[in-house]
Amino acid sequence: MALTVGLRPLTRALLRPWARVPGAALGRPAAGSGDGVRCFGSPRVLVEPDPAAVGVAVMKMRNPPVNSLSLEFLTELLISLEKLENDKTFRGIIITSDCPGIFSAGLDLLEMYGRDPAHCAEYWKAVQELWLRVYLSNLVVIGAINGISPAGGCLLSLSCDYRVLANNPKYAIGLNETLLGIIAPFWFKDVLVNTIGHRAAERALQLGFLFPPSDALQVGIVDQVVPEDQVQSTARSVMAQWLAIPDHARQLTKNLVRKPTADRLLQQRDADIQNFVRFISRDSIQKSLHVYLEKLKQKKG
Ligand SMILES: CCCCC/C=C\C/C=C\C=C\CC(=O)SCCNC(=O)CCNC(=O)[C@H](O)C(C)(C)COP(=O)(O)OP(=O)(O)OC[C@H]1O[C@@H](n2cnc3c(N)ncnc32)[C@H](O)[C@@H]1OP(=O)(O)O
Repeated sequence: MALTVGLRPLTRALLRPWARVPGAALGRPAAGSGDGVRCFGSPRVLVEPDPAAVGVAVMKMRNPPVNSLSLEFLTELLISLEKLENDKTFRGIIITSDCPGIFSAGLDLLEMYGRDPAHCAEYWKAVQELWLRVYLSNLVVIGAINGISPAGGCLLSLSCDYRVLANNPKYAIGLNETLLGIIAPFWFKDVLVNTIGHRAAERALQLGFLFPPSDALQVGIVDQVVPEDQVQSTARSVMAQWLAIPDHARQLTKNLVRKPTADRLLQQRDADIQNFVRFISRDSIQKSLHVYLEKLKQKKG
């Protein structure tokens, strides 16, 4: 799936392949490189083959200050994921953050506030694409959640196969859209229902719950809560457990379980984009976003 088609020239320029040792396919030392495998990525996404786990890549999100999912950041994530999917030396990805204390602040509100319908449509298509790419990935995708993870950040986490959360009370996770005066799209809702069940999801969505780690574990929005300095090692050991399963059987099973949910969006992607553009363009919604952005600024004092 050629994802670079239709990218804005700036974005395409941002994503010039990083200098790599010729012939260094991801995950394999290049001839004569001597120092092992090479990383690749782009300004906001660093992908490093895990030196301790063959076939595993660590994808570090580094869009400071809060890994907000801007269009450029989404594009870089998509292209990095596509590279990994296409490189058969990789069987698993650990997604984590390089922004201290924050996994991802979710969708970038400035991509939706004060923007024209055409931009909102382009942005939403990229949001849909990231979800589909992660949710349906043939790779094992493990979230090493080392920071707070509201809304879109929670969706990214929920789209992984397994979630390890650092036991820091500040690192809450949840679909908090109602607190902003907006609504989680149906496919965000579907993934939450699939993960924590209908009643728990209904309550969490309406109240915009951000679950601290202990509650997140209890409700099932994450699979494991560990001390902060054990998140990456735990993700790695869980990855080894998942990679012990033959890829083809695991991939077919993942598709069996997840395709009905993904199909609900795939069958109506354009309608979903139009719904989003209509909804986000409402004066009342733009006002809500303005109020929320102002609160974020006032918070800084
Ligand atoms: C009927 C049909 C319906 C169809 C569907 C319709 C609609 C769906 C629409 C949207 C769905 C949205 C899902 C989302 O993801 S919305 C985003 C939700 N995110 C949040 O609520 C998090 C907001 N941020 C925070 O709470 C804090 O920033 C955080 C706890 C993450 C970090 O706090 P900290 O104190 O460290 O940092 P801050 O000073 O608050 O922030 C630094 C800097 O970053 C800006 N910023 C923070 N979050 C965002 C964001 N999500 N987008 C853009 N910018 C963000 C913040 O304003 C500061 O900026 P500046 O003042 O330094 O310029």
